[in-house]
Amino acid sequence: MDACGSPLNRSQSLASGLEKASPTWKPPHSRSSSTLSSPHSRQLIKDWEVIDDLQAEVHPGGESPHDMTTPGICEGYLLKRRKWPLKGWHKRYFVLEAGILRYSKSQQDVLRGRVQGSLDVSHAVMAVNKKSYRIDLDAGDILYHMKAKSHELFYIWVTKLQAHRLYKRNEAAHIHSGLLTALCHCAAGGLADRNGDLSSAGLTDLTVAPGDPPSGNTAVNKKVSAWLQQSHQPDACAQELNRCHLDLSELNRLIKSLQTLEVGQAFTNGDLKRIISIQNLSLEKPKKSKSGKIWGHSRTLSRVEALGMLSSSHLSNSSHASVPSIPDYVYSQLSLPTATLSPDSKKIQQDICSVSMRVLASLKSVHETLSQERQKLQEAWEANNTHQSAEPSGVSNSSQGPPSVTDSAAEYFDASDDILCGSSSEVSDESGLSDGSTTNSEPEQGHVSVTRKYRASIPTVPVGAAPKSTGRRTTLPSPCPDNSHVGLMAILYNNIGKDLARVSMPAALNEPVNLLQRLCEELEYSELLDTANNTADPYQRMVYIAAFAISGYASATFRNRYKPFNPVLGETFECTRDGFRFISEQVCHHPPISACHAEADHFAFWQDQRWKNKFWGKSLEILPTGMVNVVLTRFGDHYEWNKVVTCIHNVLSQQRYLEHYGEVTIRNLKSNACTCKITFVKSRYWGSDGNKNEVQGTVLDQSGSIIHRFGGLWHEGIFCDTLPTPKCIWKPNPQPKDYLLYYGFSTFAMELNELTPDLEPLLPPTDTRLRPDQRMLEEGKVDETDKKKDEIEERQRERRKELSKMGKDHVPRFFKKSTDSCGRDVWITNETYWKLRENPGFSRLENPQLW
Ligand SMILES: CC(C)CCC[C@@H](C)[C@H]1CC[C@H]2[C@@H]3CC=C4C[C@@H](O)CC[C@]4(C)[C@H]3CC[C@]12C
Repeated sequence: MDACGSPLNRSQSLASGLEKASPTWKPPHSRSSSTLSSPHSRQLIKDWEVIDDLQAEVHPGGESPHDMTTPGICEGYLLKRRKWPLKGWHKRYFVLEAGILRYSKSQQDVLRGRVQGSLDVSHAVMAVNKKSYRIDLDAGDILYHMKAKSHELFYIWVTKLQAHRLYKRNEAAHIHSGLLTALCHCAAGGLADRNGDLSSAGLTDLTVAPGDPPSGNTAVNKKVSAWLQQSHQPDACAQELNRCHLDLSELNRLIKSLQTLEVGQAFTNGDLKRIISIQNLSLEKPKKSKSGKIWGHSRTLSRVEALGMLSSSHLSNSSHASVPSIPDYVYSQLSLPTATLSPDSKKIQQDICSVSMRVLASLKSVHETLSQERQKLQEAWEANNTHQSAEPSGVSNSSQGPPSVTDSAAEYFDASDDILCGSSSEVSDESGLSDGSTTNSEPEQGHVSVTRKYRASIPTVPVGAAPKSTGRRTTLPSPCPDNSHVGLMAILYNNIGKDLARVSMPAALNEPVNLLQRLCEELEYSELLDTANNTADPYQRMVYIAAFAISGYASATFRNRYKPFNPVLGETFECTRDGFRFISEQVCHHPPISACHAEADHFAFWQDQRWKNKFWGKSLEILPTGMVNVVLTRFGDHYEWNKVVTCIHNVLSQQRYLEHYGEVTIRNLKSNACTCKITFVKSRYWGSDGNKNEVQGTVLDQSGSIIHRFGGLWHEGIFCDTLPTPKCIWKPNPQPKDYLLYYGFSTFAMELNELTPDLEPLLPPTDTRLRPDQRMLEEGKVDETDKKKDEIEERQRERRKELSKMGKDHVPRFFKKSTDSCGRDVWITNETYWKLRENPGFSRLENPQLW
């Protein structure tokens, strides 16, 4: 997997990059400092440098003249890392124009306007490796890994990319100041003037007065204008936008007065240091707290600096460098503490805040209206399309036997035959990352079409009724804390290369379930395994197993703001419900491994969860390495599958969201009659939900022919069209009321940490439900949680020290090490938990005291 370099460590190695700077070329603005590299980072990766050229020409207040000359277009072939096979590269034609990097398969495709992906280079973290001619761009949503063929090409591209990044940045600044100026004029000129401005900009054409005749005479035009006439929403939108306009002028005025008040008081380095320390970024080696813990661990800000985040001149006492030259993402983490402001400024700031909220509310309402209108249009368009198209090919296909391998899933679901997708033979069998392209040799339109069909099918399919009431709690004792103020940058950058599971974070970032409990969440839809066990046909059975494998990812939908607690070594969790009983245990600390086992009448389920992290600057990828296992009682089938990559996009900002991508292969170790491939499609376009969260799968027979196809969205449901009765085979349960106030938990998740009186005496004291810090967080006592968590972690460290003094290894209590059919190390149950629980009962046994 790491053949192509280690992104996490890439950032760490900036300093070493400089030390070994090639005499031939050094990026002009690369941030690197020879004093800052640790021997560790030097060892881990060499040669990667993060380019922070963006700060070079960003001038405070926009006074300095920006060079607004558009840099020349740069185009040509580069190698681009393939999506799934991390190893492979393919040749792609790239065009860099006006700060936007686009790519296509070939130059001809560019001419035909067939673009496969595009990225705004000014928004990306850019890292280069001059030895291997590699250029990585991480824009948070999109990640490109590119490679030039020669040193010359590499040099040209890097130089051009830098020029375009600066250009785009300056352009944005220019537009921004232009907008402000325009707003000033607007405020002076009043509403009438503004309308004049709009019409002179040609915008009046967009509004159709109720009595006006439609501008064109085609049927479509008539429909659209009829629709526009019916719809009063656009008017409301226009009004809302006018309001917004006024508010923006007001904002502009407020900002100006704030600037006047604070003139000459731009941040000094002293301010910056203060802000940084408030945000838990440390400038000096932090002193150890009593418990020995420091948020973000004991690295220094100079590490961040070494990562290209801050230049040393910003921090040196002699320099008066001002904040605006610090890259945006640092700003986003560093907000001016109100304590340093004068009362007048404070008042203005509050006003700014409330006007901003109004603007936000207006824009939200406009957005909502427009989304509704778009939906209406889309429905109208779809209705039109369905009307015109022939019978869905899926229906005819299934009556004529299984579809052929070369049919793409998209074609299958889509009636139109002009949509072409790559054959599934092009789909690699490796999961991995991670660029703007998609899997099946970058299929086009078709994916969106599958999703639409799936969505259209949902209302007619009566599945996914509200979960049966379990008589258990449906909410938590206390709502989740707001954690938007916690500076994540320092924590993440200071823990680069570490497993996220081992990084201790402030309690405000935690959710009151831990990773052992999250493992149990993968069983929320275990009824799919019951159905599989009751399905005689092996291919159909596989469809249900696949649906189960996908359903395990659904809980991630609303869960990107908080991190599960890290279990301590030896911590356990049990859960009995819906006919299964589940146990999990933290079996290893380094690397962290959580093992679990569930058994029911119809199935057994087990896995040990471990993963690697890759941090690319804006996104964090989680690459699980363990396999999931299911055995069905009736048939003795033993299914085994891998997990896909989970990416936390924009991990440092509040725009964070999760995406799963990669390919899952399900094998039945008892028989090779049938296998299943599931692709979690990587979303192609930023902000578009066209193919967001899309999943496609096929069940193949021994000869590789496709027997079943299914598709849908991992957060919304899966539809299988090739079953005797085409149907929705899985749909997530509806979320409980006010779920956003409660960490985005599902009803299932709410119940996990519930401690009922009947259960308490039966649990071993190592059970997560008895863990005091997690309980405190659940009750909303965040500060107390922090203290308790410190204590528990410290106790764990002490136990480890003692063990290693005695030269002993930790021995898990309920799991044992074994090897699977492929010779991989796995942790499986030692079958003692439930026996001991029953007899003599944990209260009569000697148990480890973990807290
Ligand atoms: C910095 C903090 C606040 C960001 C939040 C991090 C959260 C979203 C991260 C931390 C650990 C992550 C989990 C780690 C491991 C897995 C197993 C994988 O097979 C599915 C995703 C899943 C379940 C991850 C989901 C996202 C996750 C919960």
